[in-house]
Amino acid sequence: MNNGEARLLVAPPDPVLLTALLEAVPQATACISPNGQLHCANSAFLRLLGHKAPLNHDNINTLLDSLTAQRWQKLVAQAQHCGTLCSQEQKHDGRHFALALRRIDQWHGQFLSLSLKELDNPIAQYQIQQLQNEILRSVAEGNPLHRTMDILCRRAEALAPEAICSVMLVDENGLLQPCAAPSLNSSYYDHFINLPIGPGSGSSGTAAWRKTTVEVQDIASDPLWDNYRHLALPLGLVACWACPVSLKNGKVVGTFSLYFRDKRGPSAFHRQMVESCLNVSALAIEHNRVQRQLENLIFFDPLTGLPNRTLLRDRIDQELGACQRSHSHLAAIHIDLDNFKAVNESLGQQIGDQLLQALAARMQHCLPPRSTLARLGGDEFMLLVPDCDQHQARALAEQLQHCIHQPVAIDERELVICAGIGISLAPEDASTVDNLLRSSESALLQAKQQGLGGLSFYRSTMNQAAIRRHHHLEALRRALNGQSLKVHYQPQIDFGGKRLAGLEVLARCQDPELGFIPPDVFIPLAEESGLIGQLDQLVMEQALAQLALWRNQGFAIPLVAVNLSAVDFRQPGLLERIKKSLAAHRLDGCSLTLEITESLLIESNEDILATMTALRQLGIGLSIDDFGTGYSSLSYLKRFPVTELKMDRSFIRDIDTDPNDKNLTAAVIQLAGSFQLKVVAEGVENQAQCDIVTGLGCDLIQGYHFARPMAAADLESWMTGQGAAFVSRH
Ligand SMILES: Nc1nc2c(ncn2[C@@H]2O[C@@H]3COP(=O)(O)O[C@H]4[C@@H](O)[C@H](n5cnc6c(=O)[nH]c(N)nc65)O[C@@H]4COP(=O)(O)O[C@H]3[C@H]2O)c(=O)[nH]1
Repeated sequence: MNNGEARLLVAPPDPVLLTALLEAVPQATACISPNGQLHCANSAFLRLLGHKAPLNHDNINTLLDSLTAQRWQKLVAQAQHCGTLCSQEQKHDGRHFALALRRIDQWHGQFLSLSLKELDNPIAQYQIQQLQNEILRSVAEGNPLHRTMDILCRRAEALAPEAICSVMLVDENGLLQPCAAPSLNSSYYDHFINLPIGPGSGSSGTAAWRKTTVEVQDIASDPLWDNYRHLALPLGLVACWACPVSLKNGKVVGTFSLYFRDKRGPSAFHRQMVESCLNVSALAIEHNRVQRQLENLIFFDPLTGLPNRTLLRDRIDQELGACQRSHSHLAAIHIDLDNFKAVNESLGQQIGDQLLQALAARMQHCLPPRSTLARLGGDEFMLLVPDCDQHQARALAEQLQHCIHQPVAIDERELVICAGIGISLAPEDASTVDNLLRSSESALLQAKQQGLGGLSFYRSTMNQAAIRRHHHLEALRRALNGQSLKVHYQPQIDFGGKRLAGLEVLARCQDPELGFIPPDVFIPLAEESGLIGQLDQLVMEQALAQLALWRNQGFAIPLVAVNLSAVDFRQPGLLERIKKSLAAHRLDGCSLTLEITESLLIESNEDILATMTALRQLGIGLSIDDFGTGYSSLSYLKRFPVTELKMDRSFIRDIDTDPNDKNLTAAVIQLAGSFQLKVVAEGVENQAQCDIVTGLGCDLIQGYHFARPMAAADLESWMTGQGAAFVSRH
């Protein structure tokens, strides 16, 4: 800032210039110092206070004679603080003034602007202000919109007893929705429900449509009332003045109307009052809309429009209390679509979403009164039915299963799906929200075990295994969503070459509540519950990232061998996912072996063959895990491009004592040789077993004899310590 500019800002304004500027303002306005001394004023200001000559340097207390110095200081302090301030003041001659004080930030705050307006009817002004305050209070207290608007109409009618007030809302589709009209007959008002706004829709509909005030002084003759005068006239409604309620962006969201019992238009007072009513109505309607949007977000599922888990919990809580008081039963019917995941994966999520929407809409037609159908997430729903015993709950569940099972037509396709249902009843099975949800889920798990379309009740005597299984499933979900799913690595040693051949990657689940859960427990559970894909992907991601890191640190680790469930192998998109994961860590296909089970190859499925061939083309190894335990037909070895067999550890365990196991292992090693497959002996725990398998020509060994599965940090210590002889570094 240069000196000239600085002077301009700090120099007090020239009163002559400023007075000339103030003359352009129609309202009585003055420029005044914080201690009340007048700097300059326009002629409207002088006229209002009955002065002819300029009033420079007079004090405001002299002009507005009843204004004490103390009150003036208070007004100034508030205006300084808030920027503006409005109040009502009175002169000794009895005249009332609306006073508006505005802070001027220039000139170091030496001045404030002061506007005055004489009030015709200060009592009415005061009452209008009271009305506004009451509506604002009602909004702040969170009253429903119709209640707030009811208060508004009643207060406005008290101020103008000759008028009958009404508020209509305009919905998103441009339809009128009556909101409040405490003095109008409801049978009259109901005729306007869902009436499209437009010309000929009475005063309100026309005002909303034209976005401007519509004044009908004689309903009997005005064409706007052609369709409705037969309703209005018998009630003595003769004239109607309707004003649109608009938001700041110009959108009309309602109307505020005054009806009169004689032919007339609004008075100046009516106009003043309605202006205030429109402002507070707009505020209340906007507030209500935002509130509803928020509630929708918090309590409803956006896809189906059904209540979500949060709202359901609230309803369960209420209904549990009610069922306790009335000694009745509350049924929680937990619904889970069978094989919905397959629809999503084979036809795409969009079709899956449409199917969920269609089924949600369909189920809503089967609901008993007072019940709540909620979407819990994914393909899970819950129907909560008060006053429902076991027999009624079963009948209802079967009806739901039937309705879900009917074909759904989507995009010229007919989809048929069924649902498993678990039912629990309060108070016998549960007395709290959590327990009711938990028990119905346990029942659902049981139903799922029955196969497609199963139905089961929860019983507190439900066997312990099912409950444990349920807890394990919860733990598995926690692990997949949190950080507690870890991987361990077990070295595979090339005994002949005295080097590390690879690392088998094994998932570990250490749950904060249940402690360590063995893979033999959580892997089958993950397969049954459809979580295995997510689990295998997580494990593979962690393993590839770790392999890339170790290689960067100079450890020569040829590959990681990751277990891939047969369920996962059949999912579309597997190849792409693996390619993406490898690319993300800049690894080639030879860095990865997939361990699969024999069961997959017995299916003789062309898709599986195609996927395996494509995986091999990327250089990815395919190893048959637990070899020898499953199927006697080995013809698949010719058909499928596998690269390795892993002798199951049950053969190795007794190999030094049981000649059958030794012979079988020898035969497998020979067979593998004829197919040019590698063989890994798994579960080698001691020197004797190691000697025998290597003596039979199997060079790849995995087992506690060399190393147990270890966390990444422990494996690093192993690679630089005990296992250093097998791991070269560069
Ligand atoms: N007694 C004995 N056991 C040994 C010895 N050496 C290795 N083992 C154990 O043998 C199992 C080898 O894994 P698997 O046959 O693929 O069998 C695995 C695999 O089928 C499955 N699994 C583990 N992690 C995953 C995973 O990330 N995805 C999938 N789909 N399955 C997994 O769980 C099974 C069990 O895994 P773990 O309990 O970790 O058990 C591992 C390992 O700890 C030994 O010398 N003696």
